[in-house]
Amino acid sequence: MASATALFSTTSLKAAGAPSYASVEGKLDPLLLGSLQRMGMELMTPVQSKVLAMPSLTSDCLVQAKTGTGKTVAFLLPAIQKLLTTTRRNGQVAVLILSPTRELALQIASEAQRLVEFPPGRKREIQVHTAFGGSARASYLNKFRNGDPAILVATPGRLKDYLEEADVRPKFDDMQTLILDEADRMLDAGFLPDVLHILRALPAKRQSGWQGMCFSATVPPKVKEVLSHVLDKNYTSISTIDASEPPTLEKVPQFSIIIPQAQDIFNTLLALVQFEVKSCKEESKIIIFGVTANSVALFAELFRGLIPLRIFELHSRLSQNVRTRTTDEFREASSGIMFATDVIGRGMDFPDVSLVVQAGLPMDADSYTHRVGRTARAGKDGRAVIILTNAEAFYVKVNRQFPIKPYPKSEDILGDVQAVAAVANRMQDIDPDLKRKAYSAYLGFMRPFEKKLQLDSAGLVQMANSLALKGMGCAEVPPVDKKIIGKMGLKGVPGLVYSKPSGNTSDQRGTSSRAANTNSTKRELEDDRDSGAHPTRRTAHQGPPGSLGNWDKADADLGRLGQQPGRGGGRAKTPKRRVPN
Ligand SMILES: Nc1ncnc2c1ncn2[C@@H]1O[C@H](COP(=O)(O)OP(=O)(O)OP(=O)(O)O)[C@@H](O)[C@H]1O
Repeated sequence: MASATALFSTTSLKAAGAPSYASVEGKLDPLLLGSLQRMGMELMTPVQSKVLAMPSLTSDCLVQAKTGTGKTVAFLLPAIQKLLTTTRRNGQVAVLILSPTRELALQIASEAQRLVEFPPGRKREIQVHTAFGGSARASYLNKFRNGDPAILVATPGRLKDYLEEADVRPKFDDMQTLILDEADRMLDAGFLPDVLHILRALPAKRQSGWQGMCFSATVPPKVKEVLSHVLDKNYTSISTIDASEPPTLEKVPQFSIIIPQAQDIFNTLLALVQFEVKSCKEESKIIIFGVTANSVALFAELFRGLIPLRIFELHSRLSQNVRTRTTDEFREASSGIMFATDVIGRGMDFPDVSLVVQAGLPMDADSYTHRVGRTARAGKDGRAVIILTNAEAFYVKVNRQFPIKPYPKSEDILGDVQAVAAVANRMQDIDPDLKRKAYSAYLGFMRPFEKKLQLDSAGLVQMANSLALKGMGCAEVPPVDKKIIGKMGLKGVPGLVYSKPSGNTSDQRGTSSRAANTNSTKRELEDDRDSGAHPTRRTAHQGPPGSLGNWDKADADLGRLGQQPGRGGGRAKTPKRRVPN
């Protein structure tokens, strides 16, 4: 979401020759121009000026522009302009915006709300509604049913669910615009089935002629094969990115730190953050991406005792209320460290993030681009660091399109003995159950990477065991549920410790409460597919059902698999997953 004042410096846009919004007076309703002015948006960013220069504001379009360059306003303006200049029946959805995550849906809705906040009495009110998983379904649906939701911002899982209601479908009969934000994500194998399901429930494009708009910072060639579901064949293609440029923002210096072993991640992260905070002239606002929800929770807990900065934590294992509150608080904070999974990897606009750290492999090259894009937004500066183990260092070599250089102070960071001692000390205070979960999730997460890491299963277990014993300071190898080990395809691999079948482990306590909530958990997982969390569907990202797809899913599925007697046991096929490229 944009902050109350414009974040692009007028001088930098002016210096770049950006046209002013005043220059499109005839094209945009004066009410919209008034809103832009109140939002402090005097000049257009390149993507905004290109979209407003389309042959028609109602043209179907595919738009690619770098992260943090104002795509949200670029797609909202044509959609709201149409709303202001056409008549619509009360209670109908005119603009539908689909977003891969709940947090992003809320952010888009908030930006839309600011654009339609017209002076009182000027025009019929334009209501902005949201529909996303984890929110109180009944009350949101009631509000939607009885309201006049001209703009609806939704995640696919919850919208699909709404559309099952017979009285909800007709509310889309007059739909004018369908927007896919993060379009490549919305049309990838993970989301496409839901998007197609939704499209079948909506009025057919050919008959009703709604406008389709697809926006993203990354548009892999594969996406173009499925665009016809949403766009006319003569759609307008817009890109503000030169094919020869790196896909990340040119102003973000990008570095890598290669650590000898997985267990070195904790002290390296601590030493890096301490060094960066010390050398930063302004306040430090940092996002650190971890590979699984439980590893993110462990990082956050570790840092809570070690760094005099406010610690934030965001992943799909937290309730939606906590997620929303954390998002808002981090947005408002002038400093702090956010530990997160890919739940906030795309689209999220936290002002003034000075540093993005990726602790471990991103899912693919596009994920790297989007994560780095959480910094240096709206013309600001920022830095990015990726920390990989020796075995994972291939990622930098095969992704030469990114200007990643070795971190200049790598040696100091790796040799920081005080950080080693501080981590070892702090780890002793951390709940062993949290470490056990992080260990188990790590195994599941890394399992599909065995080949790339040139490891066999015993080597993988050994690596995870060292992480637990030497990195997390566990007294012994943490036990893992037999079924989960089976599902990971690690049955019989030496080095694993099986948890006892009976007894009162927290896994079993968790299992019974999860079992009681199977449906809501499933819904939660489905709506978190930005992070690959989908319990049942085979996708290019996620591998076969029961395999451990990616970051958050590793945790989510490990929890889920524990509650399904009869599904585990046998040696699973080696999970397939898209290897980071
Ligand atoms: N014309 C403008 N003038 C000033 N600030 C702007 C302008 N347009 C957008 N912004 C601000 O720039 C920031 C980034 O915009 P936005 O979140 O839309 O970027 P994005 O391109 O969608 O990024 P991502 O690819 O990460 O989703 C926001 O805070 C937004 O309010």
